[in-house]
Amino acid sequence: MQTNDLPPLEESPAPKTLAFLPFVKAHANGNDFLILEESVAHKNHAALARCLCHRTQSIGADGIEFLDRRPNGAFFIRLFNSDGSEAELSGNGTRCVAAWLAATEGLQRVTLETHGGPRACEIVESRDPHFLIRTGMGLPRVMPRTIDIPNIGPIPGAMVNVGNPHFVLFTDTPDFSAHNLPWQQLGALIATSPLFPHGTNVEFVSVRSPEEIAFRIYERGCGPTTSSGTGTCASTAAAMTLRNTNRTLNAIAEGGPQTVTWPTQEAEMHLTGPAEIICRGEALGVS
Ligand SMILES: N[C@@H](CCC[C@H](N)C(=O)O)C(=O)O
Repeated sequence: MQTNDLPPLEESPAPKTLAFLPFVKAHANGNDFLILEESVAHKNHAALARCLCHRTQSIGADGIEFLDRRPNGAFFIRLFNSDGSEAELSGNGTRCVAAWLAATEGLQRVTLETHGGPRACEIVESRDPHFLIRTGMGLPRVMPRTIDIPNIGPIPGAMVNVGNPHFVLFTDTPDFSAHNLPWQQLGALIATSPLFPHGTNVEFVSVRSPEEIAFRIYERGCGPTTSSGTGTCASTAAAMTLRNTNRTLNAIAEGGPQTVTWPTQEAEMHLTGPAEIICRGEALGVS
């Protein structure tokens, strides 16, 4: 074929412009989040979460908190999991945003509105970029329930709502396996079971003493994580209600401990845990 036999070049698509998306990265006991201003999202929240949370092809995180600064001075945060699904809220992600507002705007107390309700955060200790934060986590609802998972059988536990949904089951095994399955495998089956049309987070809880639980977390929209704020609240609420533990509990996940107080079923639960700002930067996007 001679060169002049080549087919005409296709018209090249309109040139795309590179967009620089400012982000902050923070974590709470290894449960990591990107914080983006709502104004950069342009209704692409889900796609941004899937893209920027990718662990090898992008920055990597368990989710993105989009921070919407409302004209009346209020803050609303929307949480998107790494798979692009939107959740009502994250306990750890909320603390990460509070830490960022403390670091940059000196806010010692801030209420962050979420789809799971308002969460009031108070800075308890501050060694920037490390913060210890106490958050009002609302009123947990614990409903004992035995679920049936095909090929496994009945699994006793509790559905716990702390603004978002959890299924908590108790196990005494040293590796948190249950019903002869590794917790990661059983967690995936329960999290995606049709019994939970909106999906569920799953916690595997071992009661160590009246003052302490240890647990593992399989997160909806994300998979195993080293920590979860709402998972800590759900696990302790189930342990207090169904295992009669103390109403102040040390809850130890893979990434470290958090403390929960829940004086009575009618009182608000409070969660105290760390948050650390890791870095800020600009992600490259194409628009
Ligand atoms: N890690 C979070 C929970 C994030 C939301 C969860 N995956 C869901 O879909 O409900 C936490 O710290 O609470």
